[in-house]
Amino acid sequence: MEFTPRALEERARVLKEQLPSLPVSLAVVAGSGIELVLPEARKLLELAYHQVFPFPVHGLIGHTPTLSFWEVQGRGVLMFHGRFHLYQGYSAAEVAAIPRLAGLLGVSTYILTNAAGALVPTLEPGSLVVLADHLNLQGANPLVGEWGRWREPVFPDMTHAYDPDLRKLALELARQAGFAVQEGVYAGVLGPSYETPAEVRMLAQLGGTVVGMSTVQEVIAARHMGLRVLGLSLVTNYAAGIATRPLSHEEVLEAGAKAQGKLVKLLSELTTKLVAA
Ligand SMILES: O=P(O)(O)O[C@H]1O[C@H](CO)[C@@H](O)[C@H]1O
Ligand SMILES: Nc1nc2[nH]cnc2c(=O)[nH]1
Repeated sequence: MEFTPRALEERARVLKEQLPSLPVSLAVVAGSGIELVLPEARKLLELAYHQVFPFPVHGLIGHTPTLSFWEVQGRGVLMFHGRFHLYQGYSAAEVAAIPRLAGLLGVSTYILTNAAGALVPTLEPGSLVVLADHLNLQGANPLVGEWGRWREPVFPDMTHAYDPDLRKLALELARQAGFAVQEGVYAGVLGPSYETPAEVRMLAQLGGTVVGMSTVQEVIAARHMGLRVLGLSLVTNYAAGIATRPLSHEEVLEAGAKAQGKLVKLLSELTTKLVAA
């Protein structure tokens, strides 16, 4: 059955009745190998993705696909543990379901994290990149067809896709914590094969800083919903040709798990600041 805006709206209505009755302001999405928690907050609820999304959920590698609900200073924070990728066979509309659902549940700020490969040799694995922009090289857009007509604007502006104030705040907090961090451009490719070395050189020449197979569809849909977006890439590896050994998803998951403490700390501080604002 086709996944329609009506189906998502109906699911959001049902979820609103199930979720604790706190105003939600923030949603966070965890990337590959990244287990996110909010150490200073209370987790009030956890739902499996098949209870959350009105389409069949299958095979999310490196994720326990759940939505958790946290209380921070009397407000709700949604955490999506796992995302949908085009290369898994999900449609662009399904990939974009996370930010759209978050928006329907009342969220105004959407923070996404991802595991990504470094396109430049100066960006070491383990470091963080605050996304300033992206290249959508996935040959898809979540606004094609009826989802684009679902709400205004039909032609969303993407000049400030990644919110300038949130970028500044994230950079400041990461630097204060002593993390290696810089701003960069996310090159979003389809996957699931990793790049060839020639493709990595091309992506770097196009202006990419990191490369991954997610993020761009979500960001387009989030902006269409009017959400403020912050994107954080955890560099898990050097991209092909810069790396001295072959790439594997296991390595990505391992590196994600090793460095996730940084994201947990940064997100915890960001959440406290944003919820209080
Ligand atoms: O972007 P996330 O979901 O963090 O995952 C990244 O890691 C996987 C490849 O190892 C791809 O899915 C890529 O996009
Ligand atoms: N496409 C792509 N996705 C990734 N996710 C984590 N590392 C990589 C990478 O090197 N390339």
